[in-house]
Amino acid sequence: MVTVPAVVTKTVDRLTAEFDKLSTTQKYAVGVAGGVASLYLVGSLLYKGNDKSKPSTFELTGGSIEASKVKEEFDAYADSYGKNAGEGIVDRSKTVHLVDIFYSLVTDIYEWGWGQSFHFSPKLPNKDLRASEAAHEARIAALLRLKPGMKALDCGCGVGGPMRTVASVSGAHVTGITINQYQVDRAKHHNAKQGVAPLTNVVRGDFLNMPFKDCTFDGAYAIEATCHAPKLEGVYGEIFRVLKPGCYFVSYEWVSTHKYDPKNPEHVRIIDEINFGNGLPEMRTWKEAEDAGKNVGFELVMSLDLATASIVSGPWYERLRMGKYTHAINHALVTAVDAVGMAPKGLKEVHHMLVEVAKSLIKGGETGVFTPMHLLLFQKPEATASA
Ligand SMILES: C=C(CC[C@@H](C)[C@H]1CC[C@H]2C3=CC[C@H]4[C@H](C)[C@@H](O)CC[C@]4(C)[C@H]3CC[C@]12C)C(C)C
Ligand SMILES: C[S@@+](CC[C@H](N)C(=O)[O-])C[C@H]1O[C@@H](n2cnc3c(N)ncnc32)[C@H](O)[C@@H]1O
Repeated sequence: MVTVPAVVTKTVDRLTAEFDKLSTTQKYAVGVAGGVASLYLVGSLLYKGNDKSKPSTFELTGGSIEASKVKEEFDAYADSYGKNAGEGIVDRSKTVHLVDIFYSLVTDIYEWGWGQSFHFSPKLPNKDLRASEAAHEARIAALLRLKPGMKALDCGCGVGGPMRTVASVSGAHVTGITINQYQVDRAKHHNAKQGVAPLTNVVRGDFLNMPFKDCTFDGAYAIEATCHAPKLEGVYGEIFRVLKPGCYFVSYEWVSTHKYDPKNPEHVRIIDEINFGNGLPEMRTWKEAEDAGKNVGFELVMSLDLATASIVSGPWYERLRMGKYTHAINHALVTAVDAVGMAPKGLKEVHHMLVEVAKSLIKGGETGVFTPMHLLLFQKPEATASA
């Protein structure tokens, strides 16, 4: 037998008594409001918007992780972060595996609540979010001077939102690499559906040890992805190896800015929270990122924080700030689906982590201690020993 807690029965009795006191018109209004709220809830659970490829609330999965293992994998992920300030992932040798787990846990939620491009963008005047996002991606094709017949590498390609823009605006062929098999499947599905398959390829692999021959690509880029590497030199060195001499590599890096003070506990806390909610082993400074590129042999062509480069673009974190009520509604939806046993156990906790990290990212943006878009443009010299 199910025992209903006293607090619930008391609340129901009180509400019924209050409802009885209402006039017929008021009762009618309450009925209509209740009906509209229920329709809104059911609609939100099923709604996919214009994008029919996007999962509905009922379709959220744990990516490549079996539904029964989601909770256990999330707990293991959470436990891998140290409790000390500034510690990040304690055992850095496990980073790549943990990042793979992280993306199985979040990929459906990202597509459901954000879209197919897993990055931020400055909001351009008189342009909506999608146009601003596409412009941020198209800048890459321009900086790499891509054109038809060329081969580009998308290092950490997610489900391929940027790859589809870069290939379609430039006509170049783009190969994406991601550590997560579920993302490979999603990216291929979208590429085929959007008619971009002939200009793209997606492979599962570790960007620290890529399955490509030396000097394969005419250009390479990484959008908000190399921050996951246990050591930046590891991934930059691999990109250097697979690029042809004279070609360019551009990255939008997640870094702490010159405003970050490692002695300020509030700054350290914000960065720790960002690391935890985004699968980062640690946060690098913009200077460390510049140096990592130079250390592997690149020449630095441009270094610029796009978050502050323009005084007319809107802040990258505005989309998160505007979405904070949606995040709360989304959490109610995920909680509801979890309660009726239609979401993998543990997905509610993953969603909670994202609700929290959204707040930390906003704090990182408002204080200016963090940027997800420090642009670094590197060139592989024409003549190198390994070329
Ligand atoms: C580059 C990375 C990912 C950047 C962003 C794409 C994601 C960072 C935080 C994510 C989100 C936060 C809140 C979620 C919300 C609670 C949920 O209901 C819907 C999805 C979110 C909006 C989600 C979407 C993607 C992010 C903005 C990292 C990982 C290096
Ligand atoms: C935040 S997502 C960005 C995805 C994509 N660049 C975009 O903007 O939509 C980071 C990506 O880096 C990939 N990644 C992280 N570590 C990786 C590794 N060691 N090898 C390959 N891909 C990795 C993740 O799988 C994910 O696809």
